[in-house]
Amino acid sequence: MTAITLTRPDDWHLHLRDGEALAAVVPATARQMGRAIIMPNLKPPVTTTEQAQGYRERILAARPTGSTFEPLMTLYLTDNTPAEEIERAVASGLVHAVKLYPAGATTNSDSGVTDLAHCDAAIGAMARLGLPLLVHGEVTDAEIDIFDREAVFIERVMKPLLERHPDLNVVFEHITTADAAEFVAQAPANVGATITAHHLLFNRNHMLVGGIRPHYYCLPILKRERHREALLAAATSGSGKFFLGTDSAPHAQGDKESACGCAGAYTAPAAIELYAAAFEQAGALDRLEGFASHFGPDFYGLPRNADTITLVREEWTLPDSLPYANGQRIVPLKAGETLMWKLRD
Ligand SMILES: NC(=O)N[C@@H](CC(=O)O)C(=O)O
Ligand SMILES: [Zn+2]
Ligand SMILES: [Zn+2]
Repeated sequence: MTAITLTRPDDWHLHLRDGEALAAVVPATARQMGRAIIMPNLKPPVTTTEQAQGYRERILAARPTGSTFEPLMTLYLTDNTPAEEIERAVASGLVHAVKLYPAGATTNSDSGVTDLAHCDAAIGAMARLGLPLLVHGEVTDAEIDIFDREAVFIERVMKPLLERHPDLNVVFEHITTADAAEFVAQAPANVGATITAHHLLFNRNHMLVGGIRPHYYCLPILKRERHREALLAAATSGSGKFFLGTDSAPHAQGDKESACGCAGAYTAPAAIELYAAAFEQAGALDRLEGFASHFGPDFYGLPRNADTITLVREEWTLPDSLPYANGQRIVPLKAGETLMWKLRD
């Protein structure tokens, strides 16, 4: 095969930041994706519909001329989110989901939820109004090993949440374990999951063997090979529960290559090409379109994109770094390495 044409994909989990960083990263996603679910973990977080509207305007202003890329906004759930805020969000038509960060779980999650019991009214409103809850599924207890935090979250948080709110639409974000893939596969139709390209392509050896590679450090952290294989099987299974969410999470080069490096992999510049590499590895390129372009909008109740993109079999090398905010550089995942599929401009 030398070319593949697909319905234009969407990214159901994306970090765009704000200010100069926003301007630096929006074009990379806008050239590939029709829409993206925009994560609300700014400093301070996007907790109200009014803030989401303002952020959306800034994203639209950062698009390249002529781009029709559409940001789908989210709110950051806190212990104090009132049910009325959920009603405002749905009424706005611009907010498509609410994001649950357990407090302290990941980058900019200090205002996250300390106990879901505090959020019962807001979550009840979401279940009633059909607004999905997007979940960063890791416990934060100091005694739980970082490699076990997702599996423990399923038992301690995810199962009780769905028992209490069985009709809630839930996306288990950026799943990284066989446990999560199996949980989602067996859950009812209102539970889906996003999977990143890097968790389909890499295991923890890529990050840790022969030297520590900070650009592979993200949360949830890369796991063992058997988990990567389970994620690849889920993504290529043809099940509508699993769909594309890059979790592209830009951080300046100096904040990654540091004694205490930030979590997040910047994959937006080659997102669809990285997914194509993973699907090709599994002999499942024919399943890429469902995962990348159909199942996400179907889950969110939105129309599939009307236009297409074409990937061509052509070697190209990712740049070593790209311009970022305040004169800094940003290093994309697989910087300086060769990819076999290329998005045709
Ligand atoms: N994935 C990451 O490692 N980092 C994300 C936060 C997140 O998605 O958990 C970020 O905002 O940098
Ligand atoms: Zn997350
Ligand atoms: Zn994320």
